[in-house]
Amino acid sequence: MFVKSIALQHYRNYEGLRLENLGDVNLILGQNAQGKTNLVEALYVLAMTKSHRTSKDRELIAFDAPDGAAHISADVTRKYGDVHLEMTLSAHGKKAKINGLEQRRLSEFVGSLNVVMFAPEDLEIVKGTPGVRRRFLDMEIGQVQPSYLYHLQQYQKVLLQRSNLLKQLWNRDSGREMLDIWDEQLAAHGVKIVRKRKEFIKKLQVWAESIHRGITNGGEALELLYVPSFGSREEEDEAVLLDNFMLKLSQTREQEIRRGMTLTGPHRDDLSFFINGREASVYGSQGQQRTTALSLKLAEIELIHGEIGEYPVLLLDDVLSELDPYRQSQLIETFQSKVQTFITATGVEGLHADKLKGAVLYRVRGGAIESEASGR
Ligand SMILES: Nc1ncnc2c1ncn2[C@@H]1O[C@H](COP(=O)(O)OP(=O)(O)OP(=O)(O)O)[C@@H](O)[C@H]1O
Repeated sequence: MFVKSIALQHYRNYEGLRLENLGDVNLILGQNAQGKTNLVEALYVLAMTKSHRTSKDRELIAFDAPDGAAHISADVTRKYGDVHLEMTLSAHGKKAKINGLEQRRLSEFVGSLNVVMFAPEDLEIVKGTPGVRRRFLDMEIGQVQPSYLYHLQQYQKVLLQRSNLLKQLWNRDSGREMLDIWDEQLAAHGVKIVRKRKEFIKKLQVWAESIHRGITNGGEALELLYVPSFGSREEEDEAVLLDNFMLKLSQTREQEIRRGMTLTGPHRDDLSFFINGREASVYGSQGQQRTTALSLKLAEIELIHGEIGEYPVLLLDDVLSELDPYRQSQLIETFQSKVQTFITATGVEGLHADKLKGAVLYRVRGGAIESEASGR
């Protein structure tokens, strides 16, 4: 897919911006704090309906937005035709339109534009907390499978109700029958989530393993493993998963009531990465962890292509100049000629100059952008 144009209004430090004739490779250059990340973030928000760096939508609205709202829109060419996507963020929530038609649910809008973002904070997917990895799984599966988002939302609702009930039950006996009802609903949505996550990881593993071998000249075998809070790692049969989940809930019920929280389910699961059989978060060097994150992102590009039949848009925020020349060329070769790419950097130093020939160059200063044809 290809983003032909993008327009922002009162988004972060952009009062108003319209970029037409975007290129296959778009190089966004500017000094610190000028609005480079804000621009690629806006594309990410249009794709995912959420920012990659904050969960607070109000931060995305310009401080002085007159109507208290931020607007993002883009014209996107997809294999089935062109679409005009619009998103409005305000204190009242988010609204999204496809070709002028407002979508009833945001989950139906997700997937209209597909992106893969690679940013410095992605290192946290490898070495950060399980919550970061769960978010990675949820965002990435959600953008290719809308039904995943549905189950996730339902699961979170039930989880909240169930946890509230658990807190009330520690000093009273009545109401336990209600817990049985929540258990069933929790497990029904929970197993769908776990099954889809396992499926996703299996597919991602195939790509990530071979990409990682390529980047490390065959020296490193990367393995992705799902770490479930119930049942076995490999189990994918829904009926068996359901039995496993219900069994674990019954076994831990007293403990859950004592602690007032749900201890089993996809909200407690994790994903781990192994390099040559050793856990990357524990034994991996900073460089190995960075390469693992890069392999994952490149694998995602291929996985999305496999799922939807077209390549997503790649957003490289401040990461290209961080990579050594070999990894840079691996990355550039992956996207060249098939993946539209947006690259942000403070300058051209450290960038693989000849590989970026033909890129459209944008200079960002204080929320304003000038474009120039690149001679690089
Ligand atoms: N809601 C907002 N309203 C107005 N300006 C904002 C808002 N949120 C952030 N900004 C401004 O956006 C600027 C930061 O932009 P951005 O994060 O895109 O920087 P950048 O060009 O990527 O810089 P760096 O190279 O340091 O990463 C800051 O000047 C910040 O004050």
